[in-house]
Amino acid sequence: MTDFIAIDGPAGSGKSSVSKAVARRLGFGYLDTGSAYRALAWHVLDRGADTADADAVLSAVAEFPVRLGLDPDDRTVQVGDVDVTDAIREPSVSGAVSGVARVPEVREQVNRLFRSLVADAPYPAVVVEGRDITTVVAPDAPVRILLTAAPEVRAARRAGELAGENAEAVAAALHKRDASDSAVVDFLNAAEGVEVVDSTELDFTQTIDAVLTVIERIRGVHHG
Ligand SMILES: Nc1ncnc2c1ncn2[C@@H]1O[C@H](COP(=O)(O)OP(=O)(O)O)[C@@H](O)[C@H]1O
Ligand SMILES: Nc1ccn([C@@H]2O[C@H](COP(=O)(O)OP(=O)(O)O)[C@@H](O)[C@H]2O)c(=O)n1
Repeated sequence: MTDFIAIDGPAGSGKSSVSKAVARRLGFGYLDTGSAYRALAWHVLDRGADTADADAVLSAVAEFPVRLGLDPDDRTVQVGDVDVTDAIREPSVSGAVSGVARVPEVREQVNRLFRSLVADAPYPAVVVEGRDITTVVAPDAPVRILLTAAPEVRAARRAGELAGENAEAVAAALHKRDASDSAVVDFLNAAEGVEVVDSTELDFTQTIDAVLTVIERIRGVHHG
């Protein structure tokens, strides 16, 4: 059985970049669950529908041929034959994604996909990151981590990635998305048994090491 290494946290806390680096280091797979929600939001918008309309979202998810891989060095996401890897990071998709994520049937469908991808994975473990992995998708995972950072630090990191976008607008959009998302699942407080890694005062390498240390302690593997 492939193990889940479950990592949750708010936007810009470092989940994707840190999880990917940890997976590479340990020879594990990597699953970015947010990319499935983003791909669905892209799909709804591509159909000319409104992501705030739950019925439109439900009809889009009924025909949602998403393709996600587990290779930490390949973050390609496809919907049917369309490569949406870059399009799903656009502010228009970020602004719409919370609408699809709050529909319970959507969550159930993508969670089934995540569990089957991990079950069939050609890796001893998969680092799975998102918002509800430690609590809903894999509450029995041997390793469960909440990766946090202060809101202003997260906003600055995300603004640094979106060069050309106005930093204040990026921060406002990120906080708005966190507020909508946290009404659906709680990823700001650690559930019982979940380890907190706060990266506010840590640089990228120190954050990777902090996560590796938690995994090492629980799984007894050593990263040297
Ligand atoms: N501890 C850290 N210190 C500085 N920058 C970081 C740290 N962790 C992540 N980053 C950077 O912050 C940005 C946001 O990280 P990302 O992994 O996309 O977060 P999330 O997936 O939680 O939204 C990326 O550019 C990443 O390289
Ligand atoms: N497990 C998850 C992962 C993402 N999501 C949703 O998907 C969106 C995009 O997630 P993401 O992880 O790509 O976002 P960032 O943290 O990278 O900005 C979030 O804003 C949530 O609305 C979710 O509801 N549950």
